[in-house]
Amino acid sequence: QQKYPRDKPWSLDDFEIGKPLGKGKFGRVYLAREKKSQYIVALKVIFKDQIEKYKLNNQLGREMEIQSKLNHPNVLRLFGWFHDAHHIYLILEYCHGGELYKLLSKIGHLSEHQAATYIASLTKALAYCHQKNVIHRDIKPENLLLDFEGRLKIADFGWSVQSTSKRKTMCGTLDYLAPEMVENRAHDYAVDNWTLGVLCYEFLYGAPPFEAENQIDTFKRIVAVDLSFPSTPPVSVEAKNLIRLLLVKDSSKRLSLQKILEHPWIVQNADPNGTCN
Ligand SMILES: COCCOc1ccc2cc1OCC(=O)N(C)CCCNCc1c[nH]c3ncnc(c13)N2
Repeated sequence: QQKYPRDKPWSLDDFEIGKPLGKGKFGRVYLAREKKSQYIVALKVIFKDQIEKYKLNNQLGREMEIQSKLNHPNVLRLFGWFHDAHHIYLILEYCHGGELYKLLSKIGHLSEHQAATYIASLTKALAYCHQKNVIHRDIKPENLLLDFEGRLKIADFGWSVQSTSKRKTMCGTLDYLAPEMVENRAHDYAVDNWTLGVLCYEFLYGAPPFEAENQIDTFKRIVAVDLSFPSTPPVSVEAKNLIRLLLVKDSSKRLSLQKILEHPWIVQNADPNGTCN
């Protein structure tokens, strides 16, 4: 029985590779099994030339440093990594439930119980990350995974930063970005609070609040906080109230993570153990 953490570096020979789980911007994720322990993991294979081409070496290195130190039930665990001539391999916790975004597109929109449970899980994960000086900045449905019990896990910290000061680099798709990011102004932790509002809206209505034909119109809707609630599907007043308290242009006025967990809609609808089965 090998001791943990391991002294010998990992290599591809330690794993049997299974079915592909999906394709990301810089690599693919596969189901894999560690041969000695028979432990099932997800193995993300990243192409070195892709990383070098976009000059993301230190970005990826920073992200792996960050993610390997995070240990929270709603943050995907990074167990280790290794590389060969052309690839970097990340050894990750496996989520049998796959991407939340696929569930969302399959069923259209989530119930208030599911939405509140996932928003509460995300809030707890972000509170944990923020206390570790990590801003995620790129939370979107395809980076949210579900494990075997339906528990939410945040996966890709591709754009996360270890931050104590205000950040100014652009990243992510526009739909989920706060006004201060799309206006390329200084931003801080509160960008993740804005994104929680966007996700809460998308979980309940099946589409993000500022969706538009093109990026320019999305940009305009975000900076104007052009928010409206369709009449269907029916959504509770409390849920709309929470969304309104998060989609606030002035980042200092957005509801804090602690206050989100105390909001009546979360208290009345979220499943305490985060599985909502
Ligand atoms: C720099 O990279 C940092 C780590 O990023 C990831 C780690 C694990 C991931 C996904 C990650 O980034 C996003 C990404 O690659 N896709 C959107 C494509 C694949 C979608 N996953 C599908 C999936 C299904 N069951 C899973 N169990 C564990 N991890 C998974 C998946 N994916």
